[in-house]
Amino acid sequence: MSYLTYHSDGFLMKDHSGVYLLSSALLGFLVVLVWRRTGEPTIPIVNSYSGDVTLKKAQSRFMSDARGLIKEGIQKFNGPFRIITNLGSRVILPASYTEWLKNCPDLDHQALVHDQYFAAYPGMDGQRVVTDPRKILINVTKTKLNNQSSQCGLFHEHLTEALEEIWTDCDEWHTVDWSQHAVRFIGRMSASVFVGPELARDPTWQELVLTSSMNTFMGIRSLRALPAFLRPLVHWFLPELRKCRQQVRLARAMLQPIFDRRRYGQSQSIEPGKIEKFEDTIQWLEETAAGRPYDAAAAQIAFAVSAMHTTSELLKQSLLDICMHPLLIPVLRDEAQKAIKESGWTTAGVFKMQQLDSAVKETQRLKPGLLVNLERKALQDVILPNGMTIPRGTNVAVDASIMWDPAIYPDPFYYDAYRFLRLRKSGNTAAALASTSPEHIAFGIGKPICPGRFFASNEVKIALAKILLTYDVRIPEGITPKIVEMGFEMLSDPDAKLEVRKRKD
Ligand code: HEM
Repeated sequence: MSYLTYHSDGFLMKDHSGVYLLSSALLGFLVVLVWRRTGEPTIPIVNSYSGDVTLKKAQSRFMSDARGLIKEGIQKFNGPFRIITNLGSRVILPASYTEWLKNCPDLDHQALVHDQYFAAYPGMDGQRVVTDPRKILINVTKTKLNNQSSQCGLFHEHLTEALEEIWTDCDEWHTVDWSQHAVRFIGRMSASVFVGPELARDPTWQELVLTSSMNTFMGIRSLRALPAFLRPLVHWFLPELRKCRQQVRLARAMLQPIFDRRRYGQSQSIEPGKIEKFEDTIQWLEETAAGRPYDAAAAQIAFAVSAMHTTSELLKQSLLDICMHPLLIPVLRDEAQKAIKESGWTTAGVFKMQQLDSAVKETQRLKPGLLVNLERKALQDVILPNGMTIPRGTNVAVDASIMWDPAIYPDPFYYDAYRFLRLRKSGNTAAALASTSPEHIAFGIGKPICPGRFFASNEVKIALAKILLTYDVRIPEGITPKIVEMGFEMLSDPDAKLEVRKRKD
């Protein structure tokens, strides 16, 4: 808009002030809009570098030194700050916000998983099931999986078979690929409950379970490496995503005959009471869905992805820590032997292994899966406890370094396998492995707290007790396993080897 006006110097000129006024207002509006969308001006960035227009430097520092960035952010800003990651910017909240976050209804875990783990993409069907608002899989995990009495017996039976196959009866010291084998042991034990003994023993299914979680994580990493605008097209051509789509098809093909057999068996039963009952997630998903449509194959991929990487990482690192403190081994053996003698390979038996519980929790404290946890997405604009606002759509996470805070854990970087046992004996109810607290958030906290934590704890404890009772185990001389950090991820040594020999009875 412009209009003619008579200027004081006598010339008739065009007056553009309205245009300027309107443009400024529009610009201001856009600035506010962008600010509201990203929260950028209000929350400081720790890895912002002048001239780093493409954010390459910021992302490279994030990938190589996220721990250093978090430390720097805490020291510099003494409150929330942002880190530019390879997937946009992430607001890091101080640990003192944990209780507040737990009770904030507008910060959601599932929305974050849906976006950051690409649940909408074909091949990522497992993530779609985990983030399904009907929560069929989550309810199965909470109500059925955690109440299964035969679980520990099944874990033990399948691990025994896997150990015989993979580590054999050889009573001479020999080197094993611990990094690979821990994943296989967890895959086999988990499958015994997820899909029942028949499929758990099937080598094709075992391979599918192992590769599906690996391919999914590789697929997520390769999608993250792409600029957002390319993802909707390029995902079709990424080899990792192609593998993910293939594995969903394979899972479907392998589960179908089982469904057919079970349904046929039920339709043939004349007496309803005589219907064969199966104690696995195939059955429980069917019961919990109660006629609602759901994707049974994707649900199995979801179980594998949720359980495999996280649990095998915990098993891997726990045994490495135990081997690095060999005086612990006879103590843990004695405890396990006594517990099994009294209660067998049952939940009660595993509960009695409290020294082992403490050792595993200490490993998890020193090496949780991530340097930050409690990842949430803001469903609305949210006012933080310090008065700052984060706009709708912002992704947040809580700094996990409270787990290494000397005020809470004296000598925090020292592996003290007795630490949580002492706390437990002093009446601290959060000191058990499957418990969480604002000071130990490896299994999360609040509504989305990991529903598989009891399952994972039993599994890891049984694996460690069985291995220690059956084998002598040591780290090859001259080798110190290293923890690898990549972005927020903390991974146990991917090349970890062990030397083992079957113990004489
Ligand atoms: C050591 C092993 C495991 C670790 C460290 C772990 C850790 C976590 C964490 C940190 C969360 C998010 C919690 C939050 O943000 O507050 C989570 C959620 C979840 N976990 Fe686990 N997990 C493990 C094993 C398992 C297993 C074995 C299963 C399944 C049997 C499982 C199923 C799930 C599911 C379904 C969710 C999503 C819950 C929701 O969105 O409400 N996890 N886990």
